[in-house]
Amino acid sequence: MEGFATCKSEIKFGTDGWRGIISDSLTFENVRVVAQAIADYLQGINQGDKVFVIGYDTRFLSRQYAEECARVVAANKIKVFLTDKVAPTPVVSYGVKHLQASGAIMVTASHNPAEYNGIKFKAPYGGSALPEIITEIEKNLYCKPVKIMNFFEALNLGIVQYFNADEPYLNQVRRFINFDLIKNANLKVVIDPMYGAGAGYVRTLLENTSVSVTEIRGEKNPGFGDISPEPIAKNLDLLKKIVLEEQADIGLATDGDGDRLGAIDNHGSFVNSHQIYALFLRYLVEQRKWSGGAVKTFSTSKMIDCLVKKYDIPVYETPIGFKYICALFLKKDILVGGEESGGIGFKNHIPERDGILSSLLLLELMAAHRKNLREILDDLMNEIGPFYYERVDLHISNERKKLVLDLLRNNTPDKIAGIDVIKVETMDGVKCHLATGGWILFRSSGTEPVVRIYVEGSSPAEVQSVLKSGISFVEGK
Ligand SMILES: O=P(O)(O)OC[C@H]1O[C@H](O)[C@H](O)[C@@H](O)[C@@H]1O
Repeated sequence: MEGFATCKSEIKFGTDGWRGIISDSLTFENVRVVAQAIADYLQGINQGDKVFVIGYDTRFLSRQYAEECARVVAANKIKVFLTDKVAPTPVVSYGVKHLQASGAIMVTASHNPAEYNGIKFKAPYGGSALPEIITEIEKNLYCKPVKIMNFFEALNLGIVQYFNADEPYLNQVRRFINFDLIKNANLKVVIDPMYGAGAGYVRTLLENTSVSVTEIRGEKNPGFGDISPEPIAKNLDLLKKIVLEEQADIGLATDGDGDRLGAIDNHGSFVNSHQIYALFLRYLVEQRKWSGGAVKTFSTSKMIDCLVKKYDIPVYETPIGFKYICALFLKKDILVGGEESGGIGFKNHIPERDGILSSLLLLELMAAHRKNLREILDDLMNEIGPFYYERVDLHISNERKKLVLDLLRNNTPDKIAGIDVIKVETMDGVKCHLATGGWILFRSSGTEPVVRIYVEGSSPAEVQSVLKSGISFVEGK
C-alpha cells in the first residue's frame, strides 16, 4: 500500500522530537509520515542496511504507534528490532549502541500530560538526535509517499523482529554502579516510576542487595492518575507521603519515559535536579576521581559554576534540550551533563540522560558518604551555598507569549522585585542576572504550550519575591 498523507496538520519537532495531542495532530497518519521521513533520512545517509530500533513507553496507543512505525520502516527495506515490551528511553538508546544500529524511534511524550504522545529520534551513538539531523528529517516530511506493509507479514519475513532491550542495558548499569557499596548500606528506598516506562528497573537492579525497596505507581495507567509524569515537587505528594510513612531514606521518581530523576529526602522534602546534578559532579570528581568537563543548560543552577571553579574543570553552557548536551558529549571529554528538567548524563555511558542510572548513582553516593541525603546536601550548601530555586509554568496565549518575550528582549526592566538587573543574556529566552547573585529566566517551552519562569536566589524569600514579580510581568498585572 502506498499513498501521500492527506492531512497536512503541522508536524513540528520541538525541544526533543515531535509531540502532539492524541487524535489532534498526533494521528496514525502523521505517525506514518514521520516514520517515512525517518526511513528516507536513513536511506539518504546510506544507513538503510543497518538494523533500526523501535521502542515505546506506557502511554495510550504507544505500542500501536510503535508497530505502525515498524510497518513503515520495514516497508522501506530497513530491518527493525522492536522492543518486546514497554521500555524506557535510556534502555532503547543503549540498545541502539549495543546493536550498532542506525538509530531508534522512541514512541513517547516523556513528561507531558496524558493527552500527548510523540516520537523521539535517537541517533547511532545512542542519544538525542542533534539539531542538524532533525532538520534533515523535517525536510523529508511529506516528500515521498508513505510505504507500509502488513505487520504480521513483516514479522513472518523477519524484517521486523522482537528484541529484549533490557539485558544489555542492565549489564551496562551493573558495570557502571558500585553495587558493593550499595549492597551493605541498609537503605530503605521508595521508587516512583509515575506509571511510566521506568517501572521495575531500579527494583530489579537492587535485588540481592540489603536495600529495602517499595515501588509505588508501578502499574500501567495511561491517565497517569491525572498528573503529568514529571518528577517535580507538585507531582510527588504521594511519594512524599509514602517516604514519611515508611520512614524511608529516600524517594526516587522517574518520569514517563525514565530519562529524568526527581527525589524526596528522608524529611519528605523535594530535592531538585540542580541539587542532584551538583551532588553527582562533586561525587564523581572527589570520590570516583573521574576527569572531564561539565555541561549545563541555560536554566541550570550556578551551583555548577561554583563547583567547576573549585575543581578547575571546564564548563560549557547550552540552550535548553539534552540534544545540545549530547553534542558536547560527542565532541569533548565530558564528565557529566545535566539540565534543570531532571535529565543527567554521564561519562562512560551513552550520551543520554538516564533516570534509572541516576537513581542508582544517588544510592551509591549516599552509601559512600554514609549520611542521609539531607546531611549531604547541607554539607554541599556549607561549601558553596546557599542556593534556592523554583520554576512556574504559565499557560498564556501565543500572542501574549510573543509580546512578553519581545518586550523582555528589547526593553528589559532595570529592576525586578526591587533588585537591580546587572546583566541580560538571551541564549534561550531572556535571563536577567540580579545584583544579589540570583537570576530569573523567562522562556517559551518547546514541548508544552507554556512560558516557563525559572528563578534562583540565595534565600526562599528572594526566590518568592522575584518569582512573584516575574509572574506579574508575564500576566501583565
Ligand atoms: O522546557 P522545554 O522546552 O519544554 O523542554 C524541557 C525538556 O524537554 C524534553 O524532555 C527534552 O528532552 C529536554 O532536554 C528538555 O529539557
